[in-house]
Amino acid sequence: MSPVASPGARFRAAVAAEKPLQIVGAVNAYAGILAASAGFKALYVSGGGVAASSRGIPDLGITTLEDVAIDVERLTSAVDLPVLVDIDTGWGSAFNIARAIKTMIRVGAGAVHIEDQVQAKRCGHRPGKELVPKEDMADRIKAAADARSDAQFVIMARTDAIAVEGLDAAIERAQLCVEAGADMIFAEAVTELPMYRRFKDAVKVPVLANITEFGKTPLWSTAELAAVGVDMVLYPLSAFRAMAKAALGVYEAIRRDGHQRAVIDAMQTRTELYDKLGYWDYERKLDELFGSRKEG
Ligand SMILES: C[C@](O)(C(=O)O)[C@H](CC(=O)O)C(=O)O
Ligand SMILES: [Mg+2]
Repeated sequence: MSPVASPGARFRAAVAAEKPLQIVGAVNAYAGILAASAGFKALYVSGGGVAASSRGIPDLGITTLEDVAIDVERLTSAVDLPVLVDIDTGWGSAFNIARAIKTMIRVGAGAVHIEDQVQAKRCGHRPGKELVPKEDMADRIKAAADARSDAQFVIMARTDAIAVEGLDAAIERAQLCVEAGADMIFAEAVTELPMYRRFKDAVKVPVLANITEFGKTPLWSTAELAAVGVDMVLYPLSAFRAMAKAALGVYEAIRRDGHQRAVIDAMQTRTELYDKLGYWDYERKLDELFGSRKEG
C-alpha cells in the first residue's frame, strides 16, 4: 500500500474527523488557498461555480467534463486539501459516467456527487426540475462505483427529489442509491431541519446538507445540523457571491470616479496577497539560486 493516503481516503478521514465537516466552494486555486488559510479541511468545486466563474454561463448542464476537470486540476495542484466535485448528472450514460470518474481521480478529486436530474438539469433550488426514474439513477451510481480505480474514492448520490416527488420518495431514492454503491448522500433543497434526521436514519451513511444562500434551505448553523445527524455542511458559492459583489463595486467605482481611492479599503493589499501565496519564500529562493548573477 502506498504510504500516502489517496484523496478519497483523505476525504473520508476529514468526514470522520470533523462533525459536521464544513466544505467550502473554491472557484479557483487562490480561493482554495484562502479557504485553507481560514482553517477549512475540505474544498468543493461547484458546478454552478464552474459555469458562472469559469465560463460565464448559468448552471443548466451546459458545462462539460473538461470544464470541470480543468478547475479541479488547478485547485488540487495548489491546495493540499481533499476536494468534493459536483459532476452534475455525469454527462451521459454509463460510459460517460465512468470516464468522468476516471478523470476526476486523475485530476486529484477525493469525492464526487452525481444527481438524479435529467441531463438538461437546473440549479437544485429552482423550480421546474425533472428527474430520471429511480432505477436509472441507481444505474448511474453503479456505473460510477464500478469505474473507480481507488476503492476509497467517494461516490456521493445527490437526490433532487424532495422538491419534485416529496420527502418519502427522496428517501427511497437515497436508499436505492446506497444499495447501488453510493458511499454518502446529498439531500438537496431540504426545507425543514428534521428531514435530515429522516435521511440519516434511513440510509445510515454520511449525509450532506447544502446550505447555499438565496435558495430553499434556511441558513442553519453547524450546531443545528449536527443535532439532526448531518455529517457534512456545504457552502458551495458563499465566497464566490461575496467576491462577485466586491468586484462589481470596485469596477463601478473606478468607472464612475476615474480612480480607485474610494474602494482601496475593500482590496486585499499586495503584502496580504504575497503572504497567502508564499511569495517571500519564492523570492528568497530566487536570490539563493541567482543572487550572484544579478543584472546591472
Ligand atoms: C450545489 C450546487 O449544485 C452547485 O453547483 O454549487 C447548486 C448551488 C446553488 O445554485 O446555490 C445547487 O444547489 O444546485
Ligand atoms: Mg451544482
